[in-house]
Amino acid sequence: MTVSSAMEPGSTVPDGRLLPGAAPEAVRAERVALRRHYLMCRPEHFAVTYAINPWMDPAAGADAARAAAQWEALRAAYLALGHRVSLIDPVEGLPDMVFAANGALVVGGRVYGARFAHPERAAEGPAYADWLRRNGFPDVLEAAHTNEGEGDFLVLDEVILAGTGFRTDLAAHQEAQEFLGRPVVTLRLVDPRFYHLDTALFPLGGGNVAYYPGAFSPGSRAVLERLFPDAVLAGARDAEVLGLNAVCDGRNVVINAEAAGLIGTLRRRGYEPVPVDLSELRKAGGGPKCCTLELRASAAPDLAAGLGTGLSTGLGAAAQGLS
Ligand SMILES: CN(C)C(=N)NCCC[C@H](N)C(=O)O
Repeated sequence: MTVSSAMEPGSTVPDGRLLPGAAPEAVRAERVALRRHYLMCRPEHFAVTYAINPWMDPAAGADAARAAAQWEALRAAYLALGHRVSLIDPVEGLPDMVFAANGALVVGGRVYGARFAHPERAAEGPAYADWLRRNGFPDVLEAAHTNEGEGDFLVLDEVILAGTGFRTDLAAHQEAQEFLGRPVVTLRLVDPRFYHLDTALFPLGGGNVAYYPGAFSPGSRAVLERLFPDAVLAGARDAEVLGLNAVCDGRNVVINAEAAGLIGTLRRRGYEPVPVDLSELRKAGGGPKCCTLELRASAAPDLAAGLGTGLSTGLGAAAQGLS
């Protein structure tokens, strides 16, 4: 669970496969980026019209055009990194639908459907489930328990980390474990600003994570220390700009640009930060990860191959811009 230093010669990717086409020497000093498939939703109907988290202020609103430009830049960053991005049509009347991460949890080709805590977002669950059914993911479980998809479930190689305390019910952790056949580790969130697990923690690949300890109960902090003694720890300043709401492909970390301290730490630890500005979407309580649902196919591969030779060299590398 603690692989996190630069990979050694002849290393395998986290699921045990040898990197395709990468010479062992080339692997030594590099972290490994694996090609991902993401689902995103254009913020066509984005607005702050209700308040269901402490970041939202309907009186202040948000600038829809600015949010759209920031979202386009996020999508462009994924494409430039060589990832695949699919799009779901936004639905009028669902201003938070841009936060695709909350729409479902997709692991090994199976879909654990979202059941939202707040009525304002309830219709998003079926909308995402329908899209997934029609686009190669027919095995969808309509959850019996409240859960907000990848907002509160984060997938590592061996386990799924699951948040509870504000949105996702404890019972959903059990339900997801039974359906997906992966061990689910419960973590309790205690600060309402960090109401989803993905506001306080993100997987780095190689079985390691970055997190903000202040968002967790004492018992959950102890669990995190035990599971991830080599974790990247973030401070309050970085957490307060949603710096933990980041997306890592094993090497590149797409992260809010204001999280300067965390960006520096990640760079020192051998990752390649890709800063983005999502300040307008933050007015609804979201960041890069919230806008991004990972689609993990059944057979192979979360990513049959690495990027290019198996190693990404950062923005601009292996840009393929698929669908
Ligand atoms: C960063 N997070 C937590 C996300 N994954 N989603 C953002 C959801 C924002 C929405 N207004 C809400 O409060 O549900």
